[in-house]
Amino acid sequence: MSIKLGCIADDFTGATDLANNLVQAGLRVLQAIGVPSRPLSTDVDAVVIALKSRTTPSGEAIADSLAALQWLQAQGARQIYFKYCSTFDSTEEGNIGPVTEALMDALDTDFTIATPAFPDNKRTVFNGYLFVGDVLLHESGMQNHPLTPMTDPNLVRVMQSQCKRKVGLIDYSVVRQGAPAVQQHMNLLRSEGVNIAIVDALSNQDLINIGPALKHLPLLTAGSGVAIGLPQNFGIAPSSQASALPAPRGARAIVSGSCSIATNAQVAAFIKAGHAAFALDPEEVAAGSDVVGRILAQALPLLQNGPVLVYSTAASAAVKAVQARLGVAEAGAMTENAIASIARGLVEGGVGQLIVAGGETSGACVQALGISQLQIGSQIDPGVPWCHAHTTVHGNDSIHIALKSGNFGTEDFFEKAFDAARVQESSHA
Ligand SMILES: Nc1ncnc2c1ncn2[C@@H]1O[C@H](COP(=O)(O)OP(=O)(O)O)[C@@H](O)[C@H]1O
Ligand SMILES: O=C(O)[C@@H](O)C(=O)COP(=O)(O)O
Repeated sequence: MSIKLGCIADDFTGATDLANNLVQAGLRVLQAIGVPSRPLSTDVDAVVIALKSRTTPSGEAIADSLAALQWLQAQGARQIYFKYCSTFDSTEEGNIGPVTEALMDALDTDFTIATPAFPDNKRTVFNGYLFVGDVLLHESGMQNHPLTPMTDPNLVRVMQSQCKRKVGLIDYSVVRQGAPAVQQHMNLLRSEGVNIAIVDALSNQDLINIGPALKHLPLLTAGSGVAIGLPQNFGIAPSSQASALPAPRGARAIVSGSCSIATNAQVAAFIKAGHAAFALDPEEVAAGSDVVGRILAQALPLLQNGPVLVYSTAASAAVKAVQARLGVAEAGAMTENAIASIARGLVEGGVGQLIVAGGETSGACVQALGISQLQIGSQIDPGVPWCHAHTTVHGNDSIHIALKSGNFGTEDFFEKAFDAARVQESSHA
């Protein structure tokens, strides 16, 4: 069994986002949580390995990514895709640059591209500047991200600050001419000693147009958008046929550790609609009180009445105050662990349809639930599909789970997601 595309994603929501785009583009995809311990036993076109390497020390991120690469190569992957965030989330150290360069070394390649463009979610790149909706990255709210504040929208500058190799640009005047011009420009950049090129893209059509120019690159680095231009290179025709998941069952819950503007609005809308909701205060967790036990004791009896939300989601001023008192990494890890324990407790208590909001938060929750693989189902909003997974939770060994990236989804995302699951439930009845 040999795969066409081997993908390494730096977080778990990002991995389902990429898997979703590949499925939409017609590929058969398996999503693994961490590097699988065994060779592949299903016939698929692509494997996406989800790592939790976006904010770890770069040495750790490199080691994890190289282990993923080795496994993907052993499964015959013809091309490697390093997936990072469409808002280019990185710490000062990286990890986008250091991981890209380690993969280039391991693959012995002197050229790759870098583009987070994801037009379906309004992430576009023009003259190397990243826009989120109508504004530049550093005005989009991402400047206040709890772990990866993004203060510079110029991707050539950001990537160069993380890389030893020379970073250049394939700008829109080239991209709009299509694959042959992109190919020619890559050769020009190569001859000028550039090894990594940021690529402009404003629309899905741009990404589809540049696809053929990427065919022979051993390594691609990108958000999930570039995926839509790749199936043609493997002789696969686009088909938006996601595989049918088993019928959803069990109670419904949401856990949210994302503090993005989008998630804040989604949490507020869900509470306003009158659903049960419990706020988790990181400072209470830090003070040693049994916040997890208390919230579970209050939330579990309410599940029979409808979906329940548990959230640490807060506005940026509140997050900064907590971080000032507890430390950035400590506040993050402590909150993630508490939410992950709550997710496990909810699933033990009968939740079979779980939404997790936040990338790092999803990593912690998926690990706490003992999930090792995800089957990708239909898309709820761009970048977020329902998935099905086996868990190690006693009494609830399989669940439906949606990993919502912080900035994705409309304001009514939570209700919309459960409505979509309800439609699936009735179509199985
Ligand atoms: N109230 C809070 N105060 C401080 N940190 C928080 C709070 N709520 C969540 N966090 C942390 O903020 C980070 C949010 O990151 P993540 O889950 O990746 O969300 P997003 O997808 O929006 O980036 C996590 O580490 C989470 O534990
Ligand atoms: O590319 C994206 O924007 C997402 O797939 C992603 O990686 C989001 O990360 P979080 O915002 O941390 O969930």
